[in-house]
Amino acid sequence: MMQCSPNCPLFFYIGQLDETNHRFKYLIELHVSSTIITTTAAAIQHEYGAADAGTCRECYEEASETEEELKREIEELKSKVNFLRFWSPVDSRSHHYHRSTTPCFTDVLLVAFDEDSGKPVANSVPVPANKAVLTSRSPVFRAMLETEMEESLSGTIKISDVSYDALRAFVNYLYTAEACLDDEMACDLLVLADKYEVKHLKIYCEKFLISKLNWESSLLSYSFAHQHNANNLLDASLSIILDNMEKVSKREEYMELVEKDPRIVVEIYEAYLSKQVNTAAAADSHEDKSTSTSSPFSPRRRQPAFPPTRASLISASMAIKGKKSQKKPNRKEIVSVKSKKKNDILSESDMEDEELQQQQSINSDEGGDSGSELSLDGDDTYARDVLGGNDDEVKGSGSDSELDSGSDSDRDPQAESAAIDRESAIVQQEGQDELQLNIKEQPDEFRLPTQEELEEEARGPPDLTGLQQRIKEIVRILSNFSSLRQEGATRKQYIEQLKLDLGSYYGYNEYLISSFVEMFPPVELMELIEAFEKPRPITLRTNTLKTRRRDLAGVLLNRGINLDPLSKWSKVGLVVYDHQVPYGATPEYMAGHYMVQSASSFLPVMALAPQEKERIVDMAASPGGKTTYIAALMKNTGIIYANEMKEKRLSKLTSNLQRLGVTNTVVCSYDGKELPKVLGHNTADRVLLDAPCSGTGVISKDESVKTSKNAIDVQNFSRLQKELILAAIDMVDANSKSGGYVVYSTCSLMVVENEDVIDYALKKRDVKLVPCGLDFGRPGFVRFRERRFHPSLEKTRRFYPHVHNMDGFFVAKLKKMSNSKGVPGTYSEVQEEEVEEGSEIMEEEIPQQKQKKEVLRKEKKTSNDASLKRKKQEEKPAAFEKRKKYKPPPREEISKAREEKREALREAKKKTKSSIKKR
Ligand SMILES: C[S@@+](CC[C@H](N)C(=O)[O-])C[C@H]1O[C@@H](n2cnc3c(N)ncnc32)[C@H](O)[C@@H]1O
Repeated sequence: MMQCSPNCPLFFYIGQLDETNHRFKYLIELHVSSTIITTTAAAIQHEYGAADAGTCRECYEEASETEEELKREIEELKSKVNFLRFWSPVDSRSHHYHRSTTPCFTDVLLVAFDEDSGKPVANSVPVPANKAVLTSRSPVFRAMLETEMEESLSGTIKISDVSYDALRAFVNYLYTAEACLDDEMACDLLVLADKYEVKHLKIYCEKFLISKLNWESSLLSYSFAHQHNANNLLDASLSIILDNMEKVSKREEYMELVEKDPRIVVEIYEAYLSKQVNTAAAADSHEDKSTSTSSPFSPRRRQPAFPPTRASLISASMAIKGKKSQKKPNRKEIVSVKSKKKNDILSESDMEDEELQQQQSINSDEGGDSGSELSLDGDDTYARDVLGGNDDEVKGSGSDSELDSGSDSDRDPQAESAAIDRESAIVQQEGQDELQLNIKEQPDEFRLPTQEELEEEARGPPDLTGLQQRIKEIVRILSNFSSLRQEGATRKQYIEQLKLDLGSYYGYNEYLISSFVEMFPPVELMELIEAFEKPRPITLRTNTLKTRRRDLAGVLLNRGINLDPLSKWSKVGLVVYDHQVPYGATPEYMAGHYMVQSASSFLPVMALAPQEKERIVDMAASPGGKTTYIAALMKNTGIIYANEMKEKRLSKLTSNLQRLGVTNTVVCSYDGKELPKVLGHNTADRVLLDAPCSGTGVISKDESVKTSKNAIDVQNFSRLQKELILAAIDMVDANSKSGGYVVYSTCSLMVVENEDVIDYALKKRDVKLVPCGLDFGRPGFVRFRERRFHPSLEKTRRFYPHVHNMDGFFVAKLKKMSNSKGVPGTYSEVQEEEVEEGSEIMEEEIPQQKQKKEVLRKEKKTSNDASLKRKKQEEKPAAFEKRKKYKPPPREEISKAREEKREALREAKKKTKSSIKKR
């Protein structure tokens, strides 16, 4: 049976519906309404034109059917359509009228139910459906219908808070995986999708709503998303809110939200603050590089466009306390805002929801003024904000009293009962107490713990909340050190404390945390570490030797694996959102239609860009994710040597090659360093060296790395990698017509395993770096602390979990320039001048590290001197030109400047001494 993609208008899928319940052996799913199918089916009978055939033609061609077979199939299809029309829920209104006269195979009714009246929604009729379909689409329906619940006994499911049209559209979606959306329908269906856990529909609606988002609707969308756990919509709305905070905070809905759902306001504000801090930190690190003293992010400049006043926060805090069962804005409100009919919002929601109406009136009576105060107070200085404020300000600020007096004076004594007064007084008191408590608990000025305090801490169990708070504070201070630091405290002290705290809180060893601290500014460091705490998205790579991505996606979606194309940069990747079946055990997986493979590991193969009929070596191949991708790109032509040194890892490699139908690969097992002897020098068109490494980019997958890798391990990996890369280069034929490339990659973030290895190869062989052909990723380091690498290292690419939402990865692509071994003519040496200053956040180094580096430095200097001498004789004029560009100031100048400084110091000392003597 032909099986088309879900995008295909003729899509239908025949499969076993419910393995546990064999009432229906097969279910024919109509992808579109029966009318459309009939029309399409008729259209199919004509000759396929290039313009209108589209997917059907491809599906048709793929199935390699003859015209006769197709016609027969169309006839069959037509008869199925006629058959299905009898019971199609899509046509339920007319179906309902004929219900008594036509056969009906449905076994459950869905009723749009009005909870208030206890009756079905006016002008609605029950929508018939099949239990089997509902249970296969929704775990909630499954629970209802497969257990002895009222719904399964009565065969009727009452669905409240839904319009009849939305219910029909919902059922239609369950059958066809299609929905025709407008703003309102998207909201309605999202509510239902959330309630009945139809995840793909929810994502679909979210995508639609996100596409319609604008700053005016962002707040209500955010609130709506909150209510219905729509995380994608939530993120998108929040991002728009944050970009338009000033305008958004002046909107009526904002004021209402402060009253109705202050938690949301607090959440938005927290996100806003965090964004401010991040922006400031980024700007600070940029600023630090210049000598300017006036920072645009001094506390004054950092004042947010919309600082919530103490009054608003107290009001929010009290509202949180006092909130009973206030309803959040509903979908109708969002729709109204989208149509920019602000006035309609209230009336519509008022009409719709009495409870909300009452609540709003109470709120406007009690807190109306606080709402307007909030906007007036928008001009308050940041010092009045909760972050910059102090106890005195809290007590003395007019906000509290204004709030109270404002609300009192506005109250209508007739309207409020004494009970409400009492309750409100208690709530206010509680709110104030809580605020005071919080203020007392949080000292205004952060100070580093003393040695005694640290010892005391070490005696007790770890105080995670305290640690977290201290980490935040240190990061904040380091991001604007000159303004925020504690008097007399050095940056090094903060860094040392930060390392200790990060180590204890996140469980890293000292070496690893120090390495990351050296690599990233504080705010980014936190982002990286936090990103390591979360898993990366699950990604699949379509095996194009066996299937096409859209076909695979269609099949997997039908199996309950929610997915989407991975990204613009990959034509074969899919990202899995969630799955009701194990994605590593589907029939398609077994049949080798895809590989479960992290997004980052696509990149080296894309950089390698293997061509058909080439001779390619994959030096470290198991488990074969990259080998099988190379084979697919080569369409199983040419030859791949897939090498894996460790014997016990060979079976995984071979079984993957077999599963994915790879036939152009020879598996071998040698130490990669020996491979040139085995496979020959200058014989391969391309070599991939996906090197064994410390794995410091994949901590989210393997937490043990946090503690298991130390400086010695990393140095050992670096040594091995350097040997392997030379072997890789030696195998490549510089005269290859199509290739001559080596791609080097690691899943490590360590500079010694990445830039250092490439720099070494550039010095040892006649190779040059070329662009990786990946239009994203950060350039590799050209300088790192005291190290200086060849300027072309900027062509390498670094990928980070917190930036690219994929595992940490490094990719470099080298072109072999000549087959002559030995010293390259193209390496333009950049002197590895020692730098006086440390990294941005390290002022001084711990003695141990200093010592180690001193040894390394000496070693390096000796080898560099020798290699420099050699290269000086060989360098071509062009390379010399380049070198000039990057040359630091001459040593003479530096020593002269130093000498002058020393002289000045001596003079100053002399003067001081003589003045002391005089006294
Ligand atoms: C990063 S993994 C390779 C992953 C693989 N390229 C993939 O995409 O599925 C590195 C592999 O190198 C192997 N290996 C370690 N030392 C080696 C050596 N000296 N020569 C060749 N392979 C080695 C390890 O056993 C490991 O399987």
